[in-house]
Amino acid sequence: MTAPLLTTTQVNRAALTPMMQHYIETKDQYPHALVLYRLGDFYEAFFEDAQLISRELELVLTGREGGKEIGRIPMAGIPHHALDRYAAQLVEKGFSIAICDQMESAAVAQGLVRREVTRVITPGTVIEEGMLPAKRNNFLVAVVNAAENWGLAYADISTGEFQTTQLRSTEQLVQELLRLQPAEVLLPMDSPNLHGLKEFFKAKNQPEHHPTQDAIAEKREPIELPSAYTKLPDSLCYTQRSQTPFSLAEAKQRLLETFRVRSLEGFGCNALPLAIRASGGLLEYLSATQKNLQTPLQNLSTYTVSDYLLLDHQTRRNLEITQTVRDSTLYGSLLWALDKTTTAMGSRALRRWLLQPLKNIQAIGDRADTVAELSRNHSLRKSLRHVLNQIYDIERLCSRVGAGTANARDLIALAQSLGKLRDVSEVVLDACSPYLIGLQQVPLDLEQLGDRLVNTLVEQPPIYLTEGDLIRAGVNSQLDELRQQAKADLDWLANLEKLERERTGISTLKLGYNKAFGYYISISKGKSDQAPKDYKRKQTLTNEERYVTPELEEREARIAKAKEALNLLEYELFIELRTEVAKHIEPMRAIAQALAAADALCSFAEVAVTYNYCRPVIAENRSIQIKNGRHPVVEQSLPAGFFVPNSVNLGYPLSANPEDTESSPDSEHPDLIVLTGPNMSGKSIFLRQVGLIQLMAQVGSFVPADVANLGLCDRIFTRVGAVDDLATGQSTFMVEMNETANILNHAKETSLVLLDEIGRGTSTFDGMAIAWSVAEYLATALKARAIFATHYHELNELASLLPNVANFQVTVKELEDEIIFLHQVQPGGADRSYGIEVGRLAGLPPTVISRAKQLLAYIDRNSRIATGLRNAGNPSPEKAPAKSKTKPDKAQLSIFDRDI
Ligand SMILES: Nc1ncnc2c1ncn2[C@@H]1O[C@H](COP(=O)(O)OP(=O)(O)OP(=O)(O)O)[C@@H](O)[C@H]1O
Repeated sequence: MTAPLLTTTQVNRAALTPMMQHYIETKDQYPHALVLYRLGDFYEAFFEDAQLISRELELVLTGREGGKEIGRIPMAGIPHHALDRYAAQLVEKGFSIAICDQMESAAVAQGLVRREVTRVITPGTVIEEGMLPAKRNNFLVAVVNAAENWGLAYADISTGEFQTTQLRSTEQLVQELLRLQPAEVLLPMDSPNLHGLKEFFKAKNQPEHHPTQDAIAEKREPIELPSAYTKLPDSLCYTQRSQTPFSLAEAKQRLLETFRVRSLEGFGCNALPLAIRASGGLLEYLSATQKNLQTPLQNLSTYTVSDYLLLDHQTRRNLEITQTVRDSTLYGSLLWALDKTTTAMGSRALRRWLLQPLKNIQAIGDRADTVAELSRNHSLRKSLRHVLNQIYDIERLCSRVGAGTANARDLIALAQSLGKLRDVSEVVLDACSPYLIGLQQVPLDLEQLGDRLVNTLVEQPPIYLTEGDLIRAGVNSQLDELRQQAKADLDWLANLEKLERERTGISTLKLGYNKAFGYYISISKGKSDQAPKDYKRKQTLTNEERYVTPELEEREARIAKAKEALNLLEYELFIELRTEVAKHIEPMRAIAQALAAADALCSFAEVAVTYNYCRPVIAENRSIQIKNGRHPVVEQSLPAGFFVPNSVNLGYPLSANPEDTESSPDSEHPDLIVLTGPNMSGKSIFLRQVGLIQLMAQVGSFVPADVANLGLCDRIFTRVGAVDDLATGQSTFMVEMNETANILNHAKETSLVLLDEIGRGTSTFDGMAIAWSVAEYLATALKARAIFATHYHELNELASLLPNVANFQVTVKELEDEIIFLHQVQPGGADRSYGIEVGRLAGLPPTVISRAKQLLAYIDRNSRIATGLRNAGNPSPEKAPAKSKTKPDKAQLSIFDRDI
């Protein structure tokens, strides 16, 4: 049996070597992070961190002598040049890494080499290009809790965005977290056990697949989590922070100091203590992790969730806004269908917009006006997209400049992008829509900055900053002089081979170079006796002799010295330049945001033109009138012309006066549509397309329809299918009921509710009873605009009982032994589901199909419900008796009261 591996908590610290003691002290300061400790050319991890990285990164676990009494301690390391690659993998897995660098050269160090943590890379604080997804934000969130209320602040340090809000319930907080999908969430919590929080969430979240570093250490007592924290989504990555920086006094002070302001009034959060506390706590975390790499954030801004169209997590998922439900891919989502942006900044903006549609008619109008102009004016759109395509990610380049990690290639990319601003302004010169007017002026200082970068840096600089070849000739006289001096020696060197061949008469003589010996003159063994006297033998190989001459040595030393001086000077000039660029971060970010918005709107226009969308008319009413609407994603995935458009007319206008017949409900403008139709006919697609059209309109996009008159919506709710929620251990039916309860408890007249089957997960009668009463409640008590797709055809009866309910069906053509899906939504209720037919198409064995048909015929003849329905008839709007203009009694109606 192998002995258990040593951990930092078990080891007798006093017996450790001084270096290992320092390692453990460092580890104490960063208990949440993996400490990577620079040793020569490697970053090493020891003890439990070594075991963890060896397993996570598939590295060899070795050992190192830890002290006489200690013996070998576990060690695993990564080569220093591969740090970024390995760090990216660890951060992707949710780990934080403290990089402990050597602060002096081992050659000059007296005693132990001085080492310090120079940076803590955490999932929410990455700025390295290779570690960030280009087309989505990387948010760091901090939250604070007081009773039911929460403060939330979020920042993307790779773009500078910094926002805060206050939320009134844990449910609101959860929804906001799920919208942001942060890379890391900070929770203030004073607890002696620093590992409890991660253990808690990771234990909830597939413990066997995500072993934590804590799980490797010996078992610790679990901590008592504040009950509010236990309701947070366990799919996110949480980091526990001390409560002190989240206190109001500290947080406020930090905000005032960071932004150099006297009051927080300008940020809109002066009266929001929880928002201030969350924001201050977030800033403290940045300074603790970023050390001197801190990049300035934009000024804090405060927002309110109710200012936007609310989409809960379920709805974002069901409408497949950023990824599909089936396999969580971008392909097949709304974002996929609409994202034709040409810049990463535009792509990020479009994604943010889709996840946070607007509720302000003016703001929606500004976007739609711009889409209208870009759709109308093809050459404007084409030219703008062409020039945007040549612009790099200014937002992220700015952050790297601010953090001091930008290299010369980054500055060249920035310069090229700034150089394109003039082209952008020329393209939009005659434009008149809001988002384009803003691009007509190029800030002069940015133009000059771009010119300066182009004139200072060489066109294709290397990645590394210390190897020279960064700065153009003519930029700095000292640099030119040094280069001139070095040039004379280099020219001499270039000529040397020729000269020595002439001098010695050895035509095969060569000048060579290797890292260990530097320059040498090589002569083959056979000719080595002809070597002149001043040749000093340096190395003997099997077939050749290598020599140097005193002059070669002297010139070489001079070249090396000049190169060192040149590299240093170039480095200094570069840093000076980068510092200068950093002073312009604010206006560069502002222009980057304007470009991102223009790009996103160009994308909407491009799709609108390609797929013939219309501009929706948005008003403060409850109407949803869509003529020939299409599903934006399904339409794109089918061959042109294959998608069958459908219309809808929902929501009669509300009036303060109930006697007002003008505003009485009628089947032309129902609040609730009961949608029936065979399996596979297109009910779900129709339902989603209505939701997507409403959402797209409130984002400012055009919509896939011939005409769309849409009232502003405050929330869209959806309930679509269901799968067992393994994470929370809830059954399919429980999930379905939870979601339905949420809708019934929150929907209002101005909401849009889309229900795709309710009550399927239980017995037919229970399910039907629930479906009926839910539909009835929606139509009578909530009067929300709703579409209810169902296979319970019995629900068609509701339309004959309630004036604001109408029946629609998706039609099929029935041939002898086959049905043809027409995908047309028409008034009336279906009375068959053709489920057996779909089963046949899916390949159920013929025996099963014919037996099912036999049973269906039997049930149809003998079931009480079926018989009752036949007796009662199956009213459709056309057949239904004229509806009473008075509103129905609010008391619950029951299908069981009817004669069935
Ligand atoms: N309007 C349409 N035009 C063309 N094809 C359509 C249309 N609507 C739906 N379809 C096609 O029909 C398929 C089935 O549609 P959908 O999933 O909406 O059916 P459904 O009625 O909800 O079925 P079920 O009751 O079995 O859930 C879709 O995948 C799509 O390919």
